[in-house]
Amino acid sequence: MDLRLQNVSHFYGATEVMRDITLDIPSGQIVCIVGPSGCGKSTLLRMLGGLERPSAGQVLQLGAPPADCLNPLTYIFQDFALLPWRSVRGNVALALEDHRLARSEREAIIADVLARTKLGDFAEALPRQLSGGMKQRVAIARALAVRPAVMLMDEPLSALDSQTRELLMDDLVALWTRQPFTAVYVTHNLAEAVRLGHRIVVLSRRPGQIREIVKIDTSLSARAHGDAALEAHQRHLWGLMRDEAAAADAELLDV
Ligand SMILES: Nc1ncnc2c1ncn2[C@@H]1O[C@H](COP(=O)(O)OP(=O)(O)OP(=O)(O)O)[C@@H](O)[C@H]1O
Repeated sequence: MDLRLQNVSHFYGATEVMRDITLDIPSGQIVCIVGPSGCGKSTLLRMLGGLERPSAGQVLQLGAPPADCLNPLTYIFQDFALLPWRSVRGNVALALEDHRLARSEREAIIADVLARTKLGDFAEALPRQLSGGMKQRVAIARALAVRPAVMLMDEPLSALDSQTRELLMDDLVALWTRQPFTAVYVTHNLAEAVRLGHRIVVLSRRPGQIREIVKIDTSLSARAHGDAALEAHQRHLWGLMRDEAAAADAELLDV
């Protein structure tokens, strides 16, 4: 299943936050969205997830989700959103509770996603016993459990320290390489975007418009930290964003 935004514009009251965005999210790719603060990245994600309706234009789901998909669109948030009184297994199981599954099938899904996120040995741990990186891996496991057509990821690594971020990027690359998934990945961090994005959509400051879509053909598994070609992409992205980010920053200070 692909997603498409077609000529989407959006207002909050009199404030125009997004203007005429047309964008395809092809199945099996990670599409990163970058842009200055307040340009509408999270709003765009909410529209793709059906949580918000655009003032104009359409959000389309093209094709059917995979046959075994339990929930076509699922979110991963910056703050993990785990239930503190439930174990790792319990948090993952939560995503499956609304679905009619045989106990054995449910257990097989939980075992599979815990193994894929390297959490098999921590199934009975509580969130407070886990590091930030492990908590986010639980959130990723919970998202994968419903076999989504598209994962909507809103700055999933930005609450983590830089070393943990590096490790989780490696984990996401390994997950995708083993079994490609489709994701829209909002981030402020251009290093994350060039490491994880098959395409990187650069938005202008508010009202957010598409300035450029940067395509990176190098396979995810061949991209390494400090790679010269990736750094060149990153410099290009920063060149596109620098003035807009400065202007957006000044605008916030004026409020
Ligand atoms: N529910 C809402 N009601 C009114 N204004 C809103 C609402 N949600 C967001 N906004 C405003 O819309 C604009 C876009 O917000 P959004 O959170 O989508 O931007 P963003 O690019 O994700 O920002 P950031 O990078 O700071 O997270 C901002 O100016 C924000 O203040």
